[in-house]
Amino acid sequence: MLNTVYQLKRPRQFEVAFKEMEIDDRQVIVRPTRLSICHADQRYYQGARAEEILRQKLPMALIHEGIGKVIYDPTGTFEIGTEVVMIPNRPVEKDDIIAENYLRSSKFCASSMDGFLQEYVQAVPDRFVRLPQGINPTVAAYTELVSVSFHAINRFLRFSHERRDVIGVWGDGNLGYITSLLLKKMLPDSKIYIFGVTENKLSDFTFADGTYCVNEIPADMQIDHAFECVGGGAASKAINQIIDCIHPEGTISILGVSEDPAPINTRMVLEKGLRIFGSSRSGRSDYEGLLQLYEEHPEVVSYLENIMGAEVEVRDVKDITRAFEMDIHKLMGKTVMIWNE
Ligand SMILES: NC(=O)C1=CN([C@@H]2O[C@H](COP(=O)(O)OP(=O)(O)OC[C@H]3O[C@@H](n4cnc5c(N)ncnc54)[C@H](OP(=O)(O)O)[C@@H]3O)[C@@H](O)[C@H]2O)C=CC1
Ligand SMILES: O=C(CO)[C@H](O)[C@H](O)COP(=O)(O)O
Ligand SMILES: [Zn+2]
Repeated sequence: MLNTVYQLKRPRQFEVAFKEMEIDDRQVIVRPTRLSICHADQRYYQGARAEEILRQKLPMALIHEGIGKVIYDPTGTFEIGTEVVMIPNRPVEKDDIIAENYLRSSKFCASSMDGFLQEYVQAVPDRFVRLPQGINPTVAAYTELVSVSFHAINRFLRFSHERRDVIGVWGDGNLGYITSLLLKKMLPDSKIYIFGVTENKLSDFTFADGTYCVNEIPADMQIDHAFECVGGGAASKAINQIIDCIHPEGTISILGVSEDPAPINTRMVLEKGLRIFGSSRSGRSDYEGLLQLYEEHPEVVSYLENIMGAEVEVRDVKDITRAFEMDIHKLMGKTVMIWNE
């Protein structure tokens, strides 16, 4: 069967490729319906990655956040028409210690293989998770991003000491919003403070116990632990500010992606005995845990509706380009492409 794949050929230029998709009795085929744009996609689209990386990876279909409908399942796992979230991580081995998203052998859609911008997505059944009935499909489209926060928070619970009275989240963008919202839900007794740069964005964090502009942090601010959700060139400033505000023996969870090494105040990391850990991507168990949280706390999905941005009907390369350009110029929120519906 012939599949239409919408690949980024070079920065700001998509092209259509037709690829043979071999149908077998092991793999499910899903028709993607809503696709959400991630910062990582924008780095490829805008050519913000190193030239050598772009040369290695392109042409490649972008998008690793999305949902779709099952159209073929020889394994009998799903009924035809079932709405599923697609898992972009593609492990090829299992390990008792190392999670699927950290195995160096795993592939990842829209990073080391084609992403979801295709007419059909094919994978073994455990790369799809059934969505709860009636869930807002646009919010469901960015489940992958939310699963990254869920994953990082669960690791934080393993790595951090138990005094979690005040947790700071640096970053007033989408990942900061999602991480602080899940922290509030998963650790209801902790105070969650958000540290950002734009008053307008900070005012959206209505569930938080406090919001602060990073240029006006009170001199006596002290936090037990922190999450960095900034990335890019500002990550270093954010991490160093965290190091200044955090109590000794606190834990810092790094989530932001930076192209260049971020210098940090290691002297103070040592003096305060801090633990710093990074998290990237997520695995099937994170999706399952998160969807269960959605069912138990439907208000989480309602809060996630606050970061719905533009919804763009997409049929061809021109529409895809328009969606990516709109996403660049947004103030906040997730841009979702309505695809193939
Ligand atoms: N680890 C993982 O698996 C994942 C990592 N990411 C990464 O996380 C990062 C954030 O993603 P996302 O939320 O979507 O991006 P956003 O751009 O929406 O969020 C970053 C926010 O941080 C703000 N900011 C800038 N400087 C500072 C500062 N010094 N202190 C606090 N906040 C600051 C930005 O403001 P302004 O826009 O005004 O500069 C922006 O609002 C990206 O690097 C992304 O690639 C995303 C998904 C998964
Ligand atoms: O967004 C992400 C996960 O949701 C990660 O940032 C992304 O996987 C990083 O990939 P790449 O190395 O291709 O930038
Ligand atoms: Zn992403």
